[in-house]
Amino acid sequence: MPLSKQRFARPPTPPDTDTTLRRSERFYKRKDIPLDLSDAFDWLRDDSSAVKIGDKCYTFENHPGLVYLPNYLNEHDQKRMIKLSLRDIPAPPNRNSLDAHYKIPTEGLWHHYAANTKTDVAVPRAATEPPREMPSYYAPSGERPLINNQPSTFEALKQIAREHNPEIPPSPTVKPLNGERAMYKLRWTNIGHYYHWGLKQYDFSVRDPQTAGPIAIPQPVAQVCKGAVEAIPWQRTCVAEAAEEWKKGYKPDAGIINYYNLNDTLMAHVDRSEVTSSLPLVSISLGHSAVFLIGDDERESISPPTPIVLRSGDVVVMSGPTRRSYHGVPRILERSLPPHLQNEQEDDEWEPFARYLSTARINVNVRQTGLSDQQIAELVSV
Ligand SMILES: O=C(O)CCC(=O)C(=O)O
Ligand SMILES: [Fe+2]
Repeated sequence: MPLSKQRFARPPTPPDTDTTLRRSERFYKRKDIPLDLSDAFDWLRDDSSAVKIGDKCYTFENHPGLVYLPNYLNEHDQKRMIKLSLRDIPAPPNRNSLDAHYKIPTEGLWHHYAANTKTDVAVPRAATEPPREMPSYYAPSGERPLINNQPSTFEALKQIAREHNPEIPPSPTVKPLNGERAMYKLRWTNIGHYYHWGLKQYDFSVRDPQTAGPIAIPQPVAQVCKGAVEAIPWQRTCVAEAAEEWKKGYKPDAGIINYYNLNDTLMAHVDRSEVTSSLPLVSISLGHSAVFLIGDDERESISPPTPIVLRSGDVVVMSGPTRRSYHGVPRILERSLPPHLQNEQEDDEWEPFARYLSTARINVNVRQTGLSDQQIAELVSV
């Protein structure tokens, strides 16, 4: 999972060497000069810096296992996925970024956002819960190390599943939020197996309260990801041999929905918490466009990273060696919301979604932990 988004990072970013990746991140973040996208890969403008392996399907020579499917989701499916991401999925058993600090009404937040409720609906937990100590696995305040978290192992996950691993204590300073403020403060919703941000590991002690079993990925999300993996002409990629195995056993079981406001960025990181280091990660872009930046497996690498313009409906698949590549989102593109996601009359439910999207991008980021059904059963029963 990524490091925290920049707006959450209260302490300053530690001094970093001036790597090609950092330089490129800074370039796309700059708001004091007009944005220059001439070096970014944009399939609508020029496809010469990528390898076209199918209709709307590209690979990149420097990133073995990276597959880009522009405009994979049609307008109807984008809207369906947006409704799921905002209205349906941010509710139990899926945890979200506000849950640790706020009590959220059982009907969720969307309903209040859509109805423009002016009363406070997310109330600070600290007001009603006894104070708790900060668990040692959270970095002391004032420090934000550049974490190179270790790849996960089954044994480590077993140990975590046996323990009760408290979340960060509720903040004593947060203020109550109405529906609108709460939705704009929402940074992520967890889907599938629970990812513990303090431990930077999946925590199987957190189960679906209804089934007491593992938390499942919402079915429509799993289906879209499966469809994308099956749509790729893997035999034309340089990971063709390994892909034969992935295709057979592809079963996404974990992930995160990221919500970005126009000024948000996501710092370059590697998603290392999955036991597997090569199974496909499927990433769906919705709403405003963004610059996605991908390098290789070293933060200090001297080779220049590849910037790609991602639009609503685009899918990026990271697999094979690229699964361990640094990547991030240094820029959301202003004024890039496509007309079909703006307010329209045919769908009378759409108005609040258009309102939300007018300043937002959503990313549905879906992984496979690489654990067998038997291993998962063992983890949820310890
Ligand atoms: O927003 C994106 O396109 C990428 C998100 C990401 O890298 C992550 O969630 O790990
Ligand atoms: Fe990531």
